[in-house]
Amino acid sequence: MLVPASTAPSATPNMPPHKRRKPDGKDKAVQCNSPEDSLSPATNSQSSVRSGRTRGRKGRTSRLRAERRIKGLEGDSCKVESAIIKDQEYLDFLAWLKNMGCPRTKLTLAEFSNTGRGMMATKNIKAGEVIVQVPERNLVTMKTLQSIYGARIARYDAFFVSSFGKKVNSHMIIALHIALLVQSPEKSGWLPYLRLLPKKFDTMPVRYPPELLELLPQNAQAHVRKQREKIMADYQCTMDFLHSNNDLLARPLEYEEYEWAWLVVNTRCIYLDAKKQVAADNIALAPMLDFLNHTHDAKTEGFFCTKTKSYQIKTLLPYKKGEQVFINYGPHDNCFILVEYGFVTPDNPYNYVTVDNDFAQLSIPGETAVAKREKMELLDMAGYFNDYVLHRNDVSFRLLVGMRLRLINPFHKSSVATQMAISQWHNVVNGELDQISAENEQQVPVHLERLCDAMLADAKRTLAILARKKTTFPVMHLQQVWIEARDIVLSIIDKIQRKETL
Ligand SMILES: C[S@@+](CC[C@H](N)C(=O)[O-])C[C@H]1O[C@@H](n2cnc3c(N)ncnc32)[C@H](O)[C@@H]1O
Repeated sequence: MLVPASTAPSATPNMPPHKRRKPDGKDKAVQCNSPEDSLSPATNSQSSVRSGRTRGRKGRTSRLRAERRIKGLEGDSCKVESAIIKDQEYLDFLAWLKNMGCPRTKLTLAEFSNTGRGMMATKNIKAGEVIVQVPERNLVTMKTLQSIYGARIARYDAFFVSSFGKKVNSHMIIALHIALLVQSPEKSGWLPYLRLLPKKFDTMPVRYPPELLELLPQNAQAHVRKQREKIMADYQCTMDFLHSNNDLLARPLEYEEYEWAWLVVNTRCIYLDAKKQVAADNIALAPMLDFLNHTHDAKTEGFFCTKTKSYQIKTLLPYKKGEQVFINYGPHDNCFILVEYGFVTPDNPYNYVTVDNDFAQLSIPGETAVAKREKMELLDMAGYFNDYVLHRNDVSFRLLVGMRLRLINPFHKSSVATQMAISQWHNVVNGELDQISAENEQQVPVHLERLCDAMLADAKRTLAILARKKTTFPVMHLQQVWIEARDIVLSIIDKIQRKETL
């Protein structure tokens, strides 16, 4: 879901300064002829890897340069290229919007070399201006769908509440609605919008082939598994619903069709109330607004205006004519953005590395298997099991908590000395004590560095595998997240070696 709220600190729209090339390696701005062409959400990383053919056998300088490009760090001299999209499909969409009562905007659809298709300012836009207004009748929400499907949804909702104790989720119903519109596009009245929707979602990890999926960081793999389970569960419920509402279908609804519609909702819907980030009755598909791309430093406000009866986005930053206008989907790291939206952004300040597996696998001298299991149980009971992360400049408190406990050795739960150490550990966790013991505290950075070394080896191994793969957008996205992970780990190792406070 997109959260067009003002979350970002900086006042500069993100215009990463270099080119993307299409996967065929052609070095020119991409002309968008069809939604399929425009579908490949790209980071500015993409050109370089294409053209740079980043391989292990390249020299160090060339490899580092390619990596700098992947991360969006290279070449302030390289301008973002853009091409306005004015094909018949877009003109039909504009006519459709006008018909639906959408006011004209200072935005037009364009293809950008750094992000793929997005919205360009056709005139200068001042800070505080409303950039998009979507009339209520053009929003696809649970409320509007109730007026279309009425009693059908109410009946199913009642069945759902009685069977599962919860209401039908709006993500599932909006996805079904989109899938039904696509089955009979001419009849739907929404054809001009439907024609502009992405044709496929191949850059979404949930669509990755297994050999790429296993190259995602562990936490992202878990995120994808949950997403897949959710899509499958929603498909099952949808099939249940259709069982008694078969007349809605023009043909049987295949899983792939439903998955596509579900991903349309996932990547394009907004929360009407950004403070209430739960889907129930709070999400909406808002044609036109959903062509705005994300950057972490966009500052916007999204709200429903009761006077104009429309959902509006106000930018708090100015834009110059010709620039891409962005919204901010929320304060997310690149792994999250990749799994939820299928792209990554350069210089994302929210990036972090999860080291749960490395923590579990870390061997501590003198720690028996029984002691390790008991410590994990203790961590679980205290609410500190897993979610151990490294940021660029620090490690999470949870990881320090876990490491201090792991470093209580010898550890015999029945012994008085161990019980005393555990009680001191609790006091450190609660902030009543600074350390369990001087020795325990000294050991923390030593073993954190060992953990970082393991993570670093993981990152290097995965990058080496990726460097041997054919360059595609998913491969480049994976390269970027692993380079970022590696660099975060390196910066923590550096801090440890400089004996800085973590
Ligand atoms: C709400 S849509 C935005 C419009 C979309 N680019 C289009 O052409 O229809 C969200 C999708 O846009 C793409 N996207 C958004 N922000 C992006 C960015 N900064 N870089 C690359 N792709 C981006 C991703 O594919 C994402 O799933």
